[in-house]
Amino acid sequence: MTVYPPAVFPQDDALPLNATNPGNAETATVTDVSDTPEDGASLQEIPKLETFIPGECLPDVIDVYIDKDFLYNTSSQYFAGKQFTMRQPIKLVRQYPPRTPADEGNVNGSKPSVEASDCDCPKGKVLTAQLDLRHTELLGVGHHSKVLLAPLTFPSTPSVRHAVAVKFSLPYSSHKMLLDEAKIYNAFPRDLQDGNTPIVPKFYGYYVRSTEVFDRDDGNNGGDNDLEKCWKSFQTVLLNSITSILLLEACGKPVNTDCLALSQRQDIGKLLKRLHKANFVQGSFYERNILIQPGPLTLPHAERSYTEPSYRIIDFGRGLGLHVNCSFLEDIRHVAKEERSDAHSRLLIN
Ligand SMILES: Nc1ncnc2c1ncn2[C@@H]1O[C@H](COP(=O)(O)OP(=O)(O)OP(=O)(O)O)[C@@H](O)[C@H]1O
Repeated sequence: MTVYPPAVFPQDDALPLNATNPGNAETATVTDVSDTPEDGASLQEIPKLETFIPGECLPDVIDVYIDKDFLYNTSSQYFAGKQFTMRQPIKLVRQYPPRTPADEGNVNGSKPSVEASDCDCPKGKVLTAQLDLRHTELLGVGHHSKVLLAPLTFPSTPSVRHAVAVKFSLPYSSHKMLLDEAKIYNAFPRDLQDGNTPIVPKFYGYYVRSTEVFDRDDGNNGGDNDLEKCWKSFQTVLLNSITSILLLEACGKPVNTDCLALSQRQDIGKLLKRLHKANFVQGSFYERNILIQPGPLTLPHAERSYTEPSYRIIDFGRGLGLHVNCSFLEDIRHVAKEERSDAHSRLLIN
């Protein structure tokens, strides 16, 4: 039987939540960031999360830890040598997959990607995980978003920590594309994310900040000191940068198709065909949206290599999915055919 990372959960936070009301977020205990568990492991030592996790076992709430350097490293010059940290984590609530049937009704008819499963996680409990954005590695930057590798700690005993890809909208860019992408990921059936030859990264949820949390005072009154006042307003900028996040499996780096053999390009073509067969269209099928990592995924990490790589198609912000944002099969098929023909000329396959 599959073993999911959140093996045991705390029993003390059994409150139902919904996407627009985080319930206990307002009364959350103030946590000094320096109190969060640290075992000194570097990000490279933390295993990447590769397990498929059914929707009902994903965290309901994520406490996000950031510090002054999160947005721009230049900020550290101004606050250099000062211990300015966010005194409370930013609480995000899961919107996709929906947590309750009521939430499900609010999500434009898109179906959750998973159904009731055989996992052991307790039903009716609020599962809170921690995402540490103070220790990250940049995976990539797109036109609308930034993607970081960061440790996600699941609430188990002992706690289980894995690295995941965290995608969030760049400041001042539209957040709608991230939401649209979340709806597509939410509708992907398990076999597109899992198995020996998955097509897309595994989806670990889309989390949003509620108005209450957004407006919440962090308990730091700013003081009289100019630097503290400045820090206080900078915190607002930091808070504004984390209004929603998409958590995904980290799946390698973008391919350079010039370096791929014909058979490898054909393998990518086959993935696209399978995606289309499942009635999804990627919508911007460029090299930067095809990831490669050592494979095959059936082998332990140490035995994987680029001789038999694994590919994934990413970035569904412009994607289409039947019954997600497109009601007609013929429309999907038509766009898919065009995408395949474009892709084939780009990948030089036929
Ligand atoms: N799951 C992932 N694993 C590893 N790296 C990723 C992952 N998702 C995204 N990236 C990296 O981040 C980059 C930007 O991601 P993505 O293409 O999703 O952003 P975007 O802003 O939607 O892109 P676009 O410019 O096409 O609108 C990718 O090219 C890739 O390098």
